[in-house]
Amino acid sequence: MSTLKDLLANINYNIKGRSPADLELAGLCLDSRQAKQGWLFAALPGSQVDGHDYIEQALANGCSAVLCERWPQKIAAKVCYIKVEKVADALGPLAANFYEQPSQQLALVGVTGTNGKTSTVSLLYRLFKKLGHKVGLISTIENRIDDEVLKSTHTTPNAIELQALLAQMRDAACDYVFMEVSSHAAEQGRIAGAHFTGGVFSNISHDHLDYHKTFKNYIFAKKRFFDQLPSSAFALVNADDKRAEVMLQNCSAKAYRYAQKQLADFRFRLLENSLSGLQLELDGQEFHCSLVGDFNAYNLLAVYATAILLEEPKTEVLRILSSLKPPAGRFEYVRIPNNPVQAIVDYAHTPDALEKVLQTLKATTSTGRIITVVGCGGNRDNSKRPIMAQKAAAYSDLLILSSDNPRFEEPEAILDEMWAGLSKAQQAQTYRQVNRREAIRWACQLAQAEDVILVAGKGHETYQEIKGERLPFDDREELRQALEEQLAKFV
Ligand SMILES: CC(=O)N[C@H]1[C@@H](OP(=O)(O)OP(=O)(O)OC[C@H]2O[C@@H](n3ccc(=O)[nH]c3=O)[C@H](O)[C@@H]2O)O[C@H](CO)[C@@H](O)[C@@H]1O[C@H](C)C(=O)N[C@@H](C)C(=O)N[C@H](CCC(=O)O)C(=O)O
Ligand SMILES: Nc1ncnc2c1ncn2[C@@H]1O[C@H](COP(=O)(O)OP(=O)(O)OP(=O)(O)O)[C@@H](O)[C@H]1O
Ligand SMILES: N[C@H](CCC[C@H](N)C(=O)O)C(=O)O
Ligand SMILES: [Mg+2]
Repeated sequence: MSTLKDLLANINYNIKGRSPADLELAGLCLDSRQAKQGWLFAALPGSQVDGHDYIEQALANGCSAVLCERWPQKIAAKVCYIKVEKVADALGPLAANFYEQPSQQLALVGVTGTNGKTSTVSLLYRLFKKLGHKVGLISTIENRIDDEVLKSTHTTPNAIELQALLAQMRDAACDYVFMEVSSHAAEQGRIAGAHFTGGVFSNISHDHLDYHKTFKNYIFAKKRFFDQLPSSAFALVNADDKRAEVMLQNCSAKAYRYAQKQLADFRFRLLENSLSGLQLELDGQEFHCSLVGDFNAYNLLAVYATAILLEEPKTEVLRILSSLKPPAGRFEYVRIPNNPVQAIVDYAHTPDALEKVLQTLKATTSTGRIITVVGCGGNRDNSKRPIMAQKAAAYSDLLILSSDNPRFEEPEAILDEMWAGLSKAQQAQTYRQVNRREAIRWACQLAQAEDVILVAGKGHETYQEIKGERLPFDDREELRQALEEQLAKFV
């Protein structure tokens, strides 16, 4: 087994306390409450508190090493203190060493972008499974070690959990791992130390300004992922997004572009976009699948291009791709027998996603009305709230503003901020109902036979987070029940 000194091989550090040369770690943690005998505690300065304030607690729980950015006042002789410039940058490489470089032993592909990450990695996972590989998946909805499903708490796990998960995937003989790289993860060094075979950029639009403060910072957080790709990797970017070239500016990986609107290495042409699916010319081949919306054509093209760059056979890739379904809560239809109303649950929680989904509905719904139920999450970017309401009003015939996950905010106050994005005329035609169950019920009561209901923002989520509590709540279940209650209308 490696000593702590071995694990620090590629890291710049200073030492106090006991020597790392004869110290073998039993585990790693960044939460003092999870610390155990013989573990290393990484003291991360966070957004709420500073991990340095919890060093004593970690030691009381038996830790024998501490990774920190400044020396604690008390140095215990039996503990090894390692001081580095930034714990967030050192922790990933240390964790990768601890787990014996799992990402060097499989092909890891990361997908970043404001929207489309889960869709893309889920499609890649299913495609590569059907191509006969053992595959790992790291995503917002779930993590998978081939067929084994594990709960996901974040879109991208922290550096320790990520390396531990990759090690499990390596041990299960996975050849490929497809993972989402959130901007928070890139910024917080959660992916430091991971060796990528490829990186994909889907798009960037308004989100997370509560955390990144400016759009420029948000762009640079995503760019950090491309800056750290090795020269052996590929970097595949959506050239129709005007920030694609920024991603490539300091990237040493081999660049490839995909696009609809301009010349690129991989292209699609939209032949037909209807509520029953997409008809495309994909890389010169006629192609059909049941995924809806031109945004999904971009996701499919990114998946196809990734598979080709990983040297999978083109005909087989297209054949399998055309049979794939979207992941849970992404343009998911909810239908019940004898109720002709079309209802769709979608995870659109950004202005761009909401606009794209509604544009698709507008383009594919000829006779009926579009009825939208949408809210915005609490304790998240509040500058997107008026814009999301504006987009929803612009494309909907009937709009009901409701709660998403209010978290610790007042639901009515969130609605006020959304409301402010509407013109007086739009306000006069918009309903407000903070109770999401009631809002969905209203939508179903209002719907006539040809109408389409969109319930946006929560997608696959099976809870609603209110004042720190996660209460069971599933848009799809709520819709089913409310559509059921309305059956009498159609007999
Ligand atoms: C804003 C953000 O990303 N926060 C993440 C961050 O927390 P933080 O900086 O606030 O941590 P903190 O509470 O200040 O604590 C600092 C350090 O002290 C430690 N601590 C704290 C208390 C204690 O008793 N003992 C102790 O050791 C903590 O473990 C932590 O290491 O580091 C924590 C540990 O890794 C994460 O759990 C936490 O995610 C929070 C829960 C979160 O909600 N994050 C979301 C916004 C997020 O990351 N989302 C992206 C997806 C976004 C998207 O693409 O849509 C994701 O990748 O999931
Ligand atoms: N390529 C795309 N461009 C724009 N919007 C998209 C795209 N793909 C999906 N969407 C929209 O964004 C929503 C979220 O999609 P998805 O879950 O794939 O994104 P994500 O990037 O994983 O989101 P998160 O940051 O929450 O993890 C979808 O429900 C759909 O409305
Ligand atoms: N990854 C996103 C998900 C948002 C989903 C939406 N339902 C909300 O709760 O705001 C976030 O944490 O900001
Ligand atoms: Mg996701």
